[in-house]
Amino acid sequence: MNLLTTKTQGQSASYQRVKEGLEMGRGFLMQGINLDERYTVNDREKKIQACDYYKKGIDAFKSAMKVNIMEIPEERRSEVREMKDKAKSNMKAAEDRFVELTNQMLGKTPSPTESRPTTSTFRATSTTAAETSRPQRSVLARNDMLKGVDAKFGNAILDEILDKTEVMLKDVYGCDAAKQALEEAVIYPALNPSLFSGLRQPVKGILLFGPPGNGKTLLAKAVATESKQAFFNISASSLTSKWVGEGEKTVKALFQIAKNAQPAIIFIDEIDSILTERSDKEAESSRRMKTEFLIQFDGASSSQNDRILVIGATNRPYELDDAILRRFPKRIMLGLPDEKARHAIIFNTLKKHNADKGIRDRDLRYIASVTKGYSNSDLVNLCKEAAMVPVRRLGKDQLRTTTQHGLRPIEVSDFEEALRVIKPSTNGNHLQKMLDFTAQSGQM
Ligand SMILES: Nc1ncnc2c1ncn2[C@@H]1O[C@H](COP(=O)(O)OP(=O)(O)OP(=O)(O)O)[C@@H](O)[C@H]1O
Repeated sequence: MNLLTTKTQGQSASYQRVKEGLEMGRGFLMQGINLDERYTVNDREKKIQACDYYKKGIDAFKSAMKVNIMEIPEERRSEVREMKDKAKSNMKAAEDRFVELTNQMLGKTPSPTESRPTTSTFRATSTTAAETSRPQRSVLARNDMLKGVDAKFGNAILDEILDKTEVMLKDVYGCDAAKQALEEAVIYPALNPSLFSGLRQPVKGILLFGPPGNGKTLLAKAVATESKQAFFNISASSLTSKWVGEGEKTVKALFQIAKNAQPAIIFIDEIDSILTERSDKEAESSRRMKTEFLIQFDGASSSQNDRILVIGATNRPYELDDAILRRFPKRIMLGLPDEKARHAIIFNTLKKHNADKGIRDRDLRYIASVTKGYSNSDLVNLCKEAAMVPVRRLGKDQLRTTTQHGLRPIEVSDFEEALRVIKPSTNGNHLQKMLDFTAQSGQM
């Protein structure tokens, strides 16, 4: 055997050692998270076991990381660098969780329900030159987005989840706190990345919650349009139903595609349906998917080079467990519109459709005053219903011959009729629960 062959064999063995070590670390981390997320709060035994897994994971990562890159075959070096990079984020997540659980057991930290950003979220980092100069990409070739992704899941994601959006922030009425948080997390950093490092590192997880139909989806879309970021729009319930048994691979593919397409926003609607309780009764596959989600999320949020923002939306924030709340340090309620906002949405909806001729400002103020409890989408529906009244009055014969211009304008009496049909969709108890959650863990 000559020297060259010995060196090559040695390098291949080192490559295997790193690969297996990192996989082992990831395996332990998954087992740790699995226990941790299912039994977090009161089961001390399980906490100890979870810590044990985290510790084993950290050790395995560390030992794999020790292998010098020069000991790896040259053609594998960039792959190994990437694996190590990812593992660093996973290791950080394991260390954070290990310390947090240990402190909890020693009684050193407040209850886990009190949300604290993970240290990794706030880790001081400086912006790399590559990041600063990364161009804003709005269109990326499909093949580039699919790099390193299982084609079966990757194609499905690109077909169904990648959303082209044209909604602008000005189309979203009210929601000022949420707009500001999203501007700070996405739009400003894109304008001047160097200002948004260290303590000003943008958050990587934002939770939007509130009664249905108040702009959670609309706002996320608007932010993606204005920041020219790729927008992946997925409903968590489709992850659990549509891709039964394959949710885990889909989640993995989704994050890899977002990474390839970054800067990117992953919008997960109904996030409660994958990330609430993790009971024993749940199918194993669904549990694996959740664990994969947590791992991918941690990987994406602690890497300083990745610009992926996850926006979660839910109507039931109070059902989310601590694990998920920790990952969304900003939690903003999009509540029901107040009188001023109701006035604005009715006015703008009518104006947008050139249907405001018969409605005076006095009428608008009246309608806004009698629609307390209506959501924004209820108000849009109210306008649609009111617009139907003049048509209903026509009778069949006139209906055939009347043109758009021949139709009488919508009047306030049409709204009065519509109000008898369109009622507020938000239930009072539900709203109160959300307000209680906001007082404890969120912001308006
Ligand atoms: N703040 C808003 N400004 C303008 N239009 C709004 C606003 N909120 C809701 N709408 C209207 O209601 C529709 C539904 O809103 P959207 O899908 O954003 O609600 P959501 O909060 O995501 O609801 P869900 O919880 O049901 O997913 C929008 O397409 C839009 O017509």
